[in-house]
Amino acid sequence: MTEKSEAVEKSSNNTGMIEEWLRKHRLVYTGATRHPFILSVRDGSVDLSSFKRWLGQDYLFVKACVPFVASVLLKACKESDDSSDMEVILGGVASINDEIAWFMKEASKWGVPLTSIVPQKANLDYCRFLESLTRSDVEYTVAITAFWAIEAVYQESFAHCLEDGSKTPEELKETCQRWGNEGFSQYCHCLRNIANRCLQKATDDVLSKAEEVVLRVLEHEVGFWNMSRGES
Ligand SMILES: Cc1ncc(CNC=O)c(N)n1
Repeated sequence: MTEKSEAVEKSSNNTGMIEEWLRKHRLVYTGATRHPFILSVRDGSVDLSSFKRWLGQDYLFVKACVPFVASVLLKACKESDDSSDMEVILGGVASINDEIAWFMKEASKWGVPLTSIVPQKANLDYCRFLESLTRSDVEYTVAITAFWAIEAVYQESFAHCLEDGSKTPEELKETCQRWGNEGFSQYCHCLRNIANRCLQKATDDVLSKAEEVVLRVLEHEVGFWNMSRGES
């Protein structure tokens, strides 16, 4: 078995803390991954002005993710006992780098002027939350769990728009592919695997902080979709 398929394989056991939380908070999770914005992409009824608003705001969000992901990488260097975490997180850095370039290309395709976008409240709130997680007193376990949740919501949401029976408009399929593709799904599984391993060794105090952070991420994701629909 190759190293990569082994990492994917390891993550397929369904007994970790993350799976337990997903069961416990199923409705909240579904609220973030099956939001009306995503359902409207999936059934083709999405309002293009909403899509463009999402595109511009998400470009700003992804740029704000860079220091957060860098802080997760730094914590992994200092606190992780498994050197393969670094490879997975570096993969995340690479994917954010590609995303920023993709947003610029996509924005020009849709005529969205990226230089004049003003971040809206839900976006600012989410970015401020990310910034709070970069602090050095936030444990690696808490930060990597948040990172998993952030990536998993996009993966699950956009993959849903590509499933059989979806009526996603042709011109939006590339966007859905960006986060809905198999490689991104495997990367999210690797993040979940890392988070589960850390959570297994965590104290009750860190466990409750990590659970709280997952719920906050899900709330911010719902706020972000709402904002994209022009509802905030
Ligand atoms: C609001 C939001 N949440 C998660 C992601 C996916 N992670 C990085 O790209 C994203 N682009 N935007």
